[in-house]
Amino acid sequence: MTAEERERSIAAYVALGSNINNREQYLQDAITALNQEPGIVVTGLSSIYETEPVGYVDQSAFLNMVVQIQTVIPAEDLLSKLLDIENRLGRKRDVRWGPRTIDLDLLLYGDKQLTTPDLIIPHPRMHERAFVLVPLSEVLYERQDAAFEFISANLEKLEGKEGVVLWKKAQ
Ligand SMILES: Nc1ncnc2c1ncn2[C@@H]1O[C@H](COP(=O)(O)OP(=O)(O)OP(=O)(O)O)[C@@H](O)[C@H]1O
Ligand SMILES: Nc1nc2c(c(=O)[nH]1)N=C(CO)CN2
Repeated sequence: MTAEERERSIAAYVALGSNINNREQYLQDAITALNQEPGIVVTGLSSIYETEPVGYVDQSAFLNMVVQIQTVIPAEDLLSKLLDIENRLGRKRDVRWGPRTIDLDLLLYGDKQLTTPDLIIPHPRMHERAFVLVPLSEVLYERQDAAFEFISANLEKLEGKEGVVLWKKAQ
């Protein structure tokens, strides 16, 4: 990315999830693929968390994390790149919320709000998913801005709620 592009780039946050072997390798490959896209630089990584499956529970545990990027790619095109990377890494779509080699969700794109048939920003289910909010708050923490306040408030609401995942940091 050129200095001029960096100057006008937007901070975006992408959630990664994998629950088919080798989960850590899929996360790594997705991060590498993101960083190799022209117009995207990876600028921050959360820890990797091992999480119990939420929603469709009859599947193996996930590894989840959140990546911060700077990008000059418009949001709709960025989503296409994410879907393209999922496909390249062998993602099959059969069971909704079912097992996946890699899932890439666009959480936030600057302060943009958008609702189209293919893309909703902020991601409509992020505020109810501890497996997203915990790693997101980790990468947002340094900024201590409005987004961080919002995420922390939602996280507090989730605490102690029945059925919410048990957390442990993956080894
Ligand atoms: N912010 C977003 N990030 C990613 N996909 C989105 C977003 N908003 C809408 N979508 C749409 O959701 C579609 C389905 O995505 P996907 O198959 O990854 O869903 P899922 O991960 O199984 O479930 P969930 O959407 O609850 O995370 C995508 O093809 C995309 O068009
Ligand atoms: N723990 C966990 N559970 C899930 C996940 C995920 O990434 N982590 N993704 C889902 C579909 O978006 C459904 N359930």
